[in-house]
Amino acid sequence: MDNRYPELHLVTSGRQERDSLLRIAEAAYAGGITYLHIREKQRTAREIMEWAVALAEIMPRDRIFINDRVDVAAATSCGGAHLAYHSIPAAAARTVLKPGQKIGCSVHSMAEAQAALSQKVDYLFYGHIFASGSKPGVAPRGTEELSEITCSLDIPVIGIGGIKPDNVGRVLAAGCAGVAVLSGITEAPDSKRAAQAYREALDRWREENT
Ligand SMILES: Cc1ncc(COP(=O)(O)OP(=O)(O)O)c(N)n1
Ligand SMILES: Cc1nc(C(=O)O)sc1CCOP(=O)(O)O
Ligand SMILES: [Mg+2]
Repeated sequence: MDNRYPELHLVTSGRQERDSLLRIAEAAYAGGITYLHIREKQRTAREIMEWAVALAEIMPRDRIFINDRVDVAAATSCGGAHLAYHSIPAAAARTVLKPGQKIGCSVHSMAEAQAALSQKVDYLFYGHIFASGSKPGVAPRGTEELSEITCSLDIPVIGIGGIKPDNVGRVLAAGCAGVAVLSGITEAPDSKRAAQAYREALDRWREENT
């Protein structure tokens, strides 16, 4: 698969066992995802490494990102590490990662985005944009501040949280380089069709708006 744009990131939810997730990932990759993030907060470094090695049989290694565990990202020579709120600072992560590996960071405000940019991360996730079952009881942030971030900061921003095929256009219109999805693909009855629906919506918006 070529490096498709707008980007479609699939993020694991911690709710699947390994073999189930491998089946989802293989189908979603066939359906058009560009990157897969292993976000398995409850698993050990060894387990996350095993997941990454198994996933690298399914999709190119450089399309796999590891959430939080910078050590595992370095050890597997995957695409890079995605830093969460509680992760080590990006500057420290850079000392561990190999040349060419990327660093992403989750942000939830302009201030957090500016701070991440000053640490020279490669891309941002901004969220949660729409109501999400993965963030119960927390009000969604919408697209207003997101637009301000994409207009004022020179860094790719990926929208996350409550993203569905029918709202990806609002996320791209706010200046995002793509979207990140958990439940919309991992909990769909057919992961390939679900990924295809996102891919088609992203490609259609781009065709109609560029
Ligand atoms: C204000 C705020 N702080 C932290 C979080 C969650 O942090 P994040 O780094 O995005 O980690 P996960 O989403 O992977 O749990 C948040 N959403 N908002
Ligand atoms: C892991 C995560 N981080 C978010 C953030 O705003 O930082 S929203 C989110 C979960 C998004 O799940 P779904 O695609 O199922 O709505
Ligand atoms: Mg997050």
